[in-house]
Parts: sequence; C-alpha cells; structure tokens
Amino acid sequence: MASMNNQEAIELFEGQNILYMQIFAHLKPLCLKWAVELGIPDKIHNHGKPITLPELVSALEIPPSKAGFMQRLMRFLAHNGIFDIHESHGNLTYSLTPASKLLVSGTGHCLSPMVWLNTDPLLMSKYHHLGEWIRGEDPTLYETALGTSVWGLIEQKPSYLSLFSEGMASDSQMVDLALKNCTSVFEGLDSIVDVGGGTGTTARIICEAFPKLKCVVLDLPHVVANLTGSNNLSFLGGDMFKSIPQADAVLLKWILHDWNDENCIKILKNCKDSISSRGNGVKVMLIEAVINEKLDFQDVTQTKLGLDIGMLAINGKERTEEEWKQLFIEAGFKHYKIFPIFGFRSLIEVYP
Ligand SMILES: C[S@@+](CC[C@H](N)C(=O)[O-])C[C@H]1O[C@@H](n2cnc3c(N)ncnc32)[C@H](O)[C@@H]1O
Ligand SMILES: O=c1cc(-c2ccc(O)cc2)oc2c(O)c(O)ccc12
Repeated sequence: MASMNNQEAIELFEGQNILYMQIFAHLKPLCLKWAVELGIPDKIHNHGKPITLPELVSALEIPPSKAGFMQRLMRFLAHNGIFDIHESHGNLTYSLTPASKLLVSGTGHCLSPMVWLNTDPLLMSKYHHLGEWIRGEDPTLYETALGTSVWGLIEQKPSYLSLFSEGMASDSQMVDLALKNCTSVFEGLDSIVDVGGGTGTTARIICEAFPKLKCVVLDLPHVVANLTGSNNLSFLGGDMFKSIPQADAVLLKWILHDWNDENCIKILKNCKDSISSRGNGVKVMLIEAVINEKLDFQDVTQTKLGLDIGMLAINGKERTEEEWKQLFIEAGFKHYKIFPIFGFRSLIEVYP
C-alpha cells in the first residue's frame, strides 16, 4: 500500500468524521421525539429547579436499570442544545434551554407537534425513495414514495390532517412574539385574508390584537370544515389557485415555499387581484425564509437548507432574495421590503 503523508491522513480522518457526523445525524430528531414522547421537558419544568438523574428517572417512572441509558440520551440532547447539564455537589443536574422551553406543554409556545409531524415514520420513509424519484417522471417525491401528492395524502387520511394542522398551528403560535413589536404593519388596514391559513392560529392572534380588523382564513374545504370564527374572524373553503376574496392585505405564511415558481406566480397574481380594487397602502405579506448563506449564521443556514430539502419533496423550495424578487416582478409587483423579525423567517411586504 502506498504510504500517505501525515497531512493526507489527517484530511481523510477529518473527512471520515464529517461523513460519520452526517450518518448519525438522523438520530437527532429521533432522540428529540424520545424526549417529547416521555414528556421530559414537562417534568423538568414542573420540578421548578434543575433535576438530578435519579429524580428524573423517578418522575418518569422508568426502571432504575435504565438510568444509564437515560443519562446517555440526555448527554446527547444536551450536546445538541436541547438541555443544559450542570454539576452540583458531584451530581449531574438537567435544566431547560431556550429550545426545550419550547417543548413544554401548555405554555402557548409549544413546538412538540412540529416534532411529531417531522418524525412520523411513514412521512420520514419517503426520503428512502429520493434516488428512484429523481430518475423518474413523478412530479414529487410523495407520488413516488406514497402514491399521492402531499395535499392528497392529507385530504385522504384524517390522522395526517390532524398531524399536519397541529404541527402548523404550533409553529403559528410563535407569530405573537413578533407581532407585539410590529403593530404598525397592520395600521390603516380594515381587512386581511390569510391565504392557506390552516386552522386559523395566526389569524386568531391577529384578530385578538386588532379587534377592528376583519380577517378571513382561506384554505381547502376539508381543512376549514367545522371551524368557527368570531366577530372579526371567518373561515372560507376554497382554492387559492382559483380566487382569493378581496381585502386590503393578503397574508401568506409558509405558503409560497410549498410551490414551484410557476405556481407561486399564479398565487401572487391572484393576491394582486384580491387587493387591486382597494385604495392606498394595500400589500401582500409573506412570512418566509430568505436564504443568505453569506450573512446568516451557519445554524440558520442549516435550518433553511434543511427546510429546502423538506420542500423539495413537495416540489416547493426555499429562496434567496434574488429569487423572491424575480417572483414578485413576474407576478406584476413593483416593490418589496424584508423585515427579519421572525427568527429564521422574515416578514416580506410586497407592494403592487
Ligand atoms: C404549510 S401549510 C401553512 C399553514 C399556515 N399558513 C401556517 O403557517 O401555519 C400550507 C397550507 O396551504 C393550504 N393549501 C394547500 N393548497 C391550497 C389551495 N389550493 N388553496 C388554499 N389553501 C391551500 C394547506 O391546506 C395548508 O393549510
Ligand atoms: O415542517 C413541515 C413539515 C411538513 C410535512 C412533513 C411531513 C409530511 O408528510 C408532510 C408535511 O410540511 C411542511 C410544510 O408544508 C411547510 O410549508 C412548512 C413546514 C413543514
């Protein structure tokens, strides 16, 4: 065997580590699911102070023989920012981090349904078909893996509709954190349509904050069936590709990234029709990610690019500012402004 100089060997071992890091990365969401399934964030939260391993094992009613496994799972999750570990008087204690505070139930900001949605075994299994799909003619990975589009699957299986709706609703709860600081966004508006607004979590937050603003949630008929509104909130079953009711503003939260450019332009044109008969100050508001590999922190880019692969499965995509701009121009809009106020997502205002 040819001898390798030291530098070559170091580089190959670094390469091996990069590969193994990716190979074992699939365990991250599954260990997160384990923590949520056991209710670990709730137990730590209810304990009121950092919890020791024996206290956690007892609170979870786990056989003491499994304590060593618990400790290793907690170490892995702590290494990935989900819990904090401290040493106190020779004992390890665990506490919540900002990430696991978002997994405590009943707080109004609980993202556990997003964990359930994204770790569902059938839904995760579709990625085994990426190779088969990319060589074939099916429009999306869903057709190749599950024989139907994502929207078809959600319509056909009530259990997936709840899984999906609850996941999306949990994400939308976070909207109120940013709304408190941007009330000016809604100033001068009398009406708004939340297109693809699901079960109305975002719309309810807006309606409570602005009781004089009339809000319509437009979504597919089976999504909004049986939902009740309030005095300034109503639900409408329909199809955003056909028509969008008239309003001063249209909100699209996490809609356009579900679709390819051609479909986005159709949706945006329908949004433009919806606001065109109203006076000044009309706009379309997107809540979406903007890929910016140069300026974003590495972790933020990781989230955006991961989501992009998630969207690839349904023929959607995450976009750079330039890609967003092209869509707006092609749909007939003239200006846009990006406000980076929703963590890894931004509010993008688009004006006719
Ligand atoms: C990713 S979810 C976003 C839900 C919500 N905006 C949120 O952020 O929580 C996409 C939504 O678009 C809806 N949708 C899909 N096709 C649609 C169509 N043709 N017309 C109206 N809504 C549609 C789905 O039912 C779903 O509620
Ligand atoms: O976070 C998600 C997850 C999904 C998703 C996961 C698994 C399925 O079988 C279907 C959907 O879809 C999403 C989506 O459409 C979106 O716009 C944002 C986030 C997610």
